[in-house]
Amino acid sequence: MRVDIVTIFPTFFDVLGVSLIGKARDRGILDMHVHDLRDWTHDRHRTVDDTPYGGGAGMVMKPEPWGEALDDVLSDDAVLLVPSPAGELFSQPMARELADEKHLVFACGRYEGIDQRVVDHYSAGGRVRLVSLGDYVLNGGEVAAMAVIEAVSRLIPGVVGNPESLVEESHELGLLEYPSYTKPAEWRGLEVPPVLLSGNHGAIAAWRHEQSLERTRAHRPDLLTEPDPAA
Ligand SMILES: Nc1cc(-c2ccc3ccn(Cc4ccc(CN5CCCCC5)cc4)c3c2)n[nH]1
Repeated sequence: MRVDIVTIFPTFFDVLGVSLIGKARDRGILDMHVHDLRDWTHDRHRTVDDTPYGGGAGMVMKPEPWGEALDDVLSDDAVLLVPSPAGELFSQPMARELADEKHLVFACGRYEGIDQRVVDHYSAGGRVRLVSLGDYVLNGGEVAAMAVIEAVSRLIPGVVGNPESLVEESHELGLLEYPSYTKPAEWRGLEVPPVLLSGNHGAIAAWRHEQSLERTRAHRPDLLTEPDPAA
């Protein structure tokens, strides 16, 4: 998979060279490129923003630099991902969909966002998805892009050491994950649940499923309600 990121803070993504993603990159599983949006400006101040039509606080990112940058970076195979508070909520199913793509391009906005005509222009020609991390406002798209890149790339064969660990994850089965333990068997007076030391794999699986249900009921009851077919 190829991943391109366009941002006014390209050094923000230096960390990607460190983690698992860095290893996948070195092994040629992931081909990642970061671009500075200002490379597509032509004025002395490398301007990327201006005041909003209709008034309002802050600045909006100009369409011209984005158009020139995305024309250079997009390919026919690409999905253009635009982090936005107004986007569809990112989820594990969406991560699985994106992991099958050949080319992801992230347009990371700043200020109060990107001129809407950029999304409109590219929506006409290809696949564009606005993606939200959740119902809170970040200062820009970079953190969201980083989260999406990590969630997607770890699903690509060869990126994560043990592919089995991808199966029993939170949200992979629609429930929150069960609690995990390792040595020592007793720590600060706290013991490991005896069933986990029993060697009875059936009982362990049943206990883990019950723990997942309990946690989901407590922290994410929304995951347990069936979607209303009439909705
Ligand atoms: N899940 C999630 C993703 C983001 C995200 C993603 C991308 C960008 C680019 C810029 N920002 C900052 C920002 C966006 C919006 C506002 C409010 N809005 C402005 C226009 C008029 C109406 C009100 C304020 C600041 C971003 C924020 N935040 N949270």
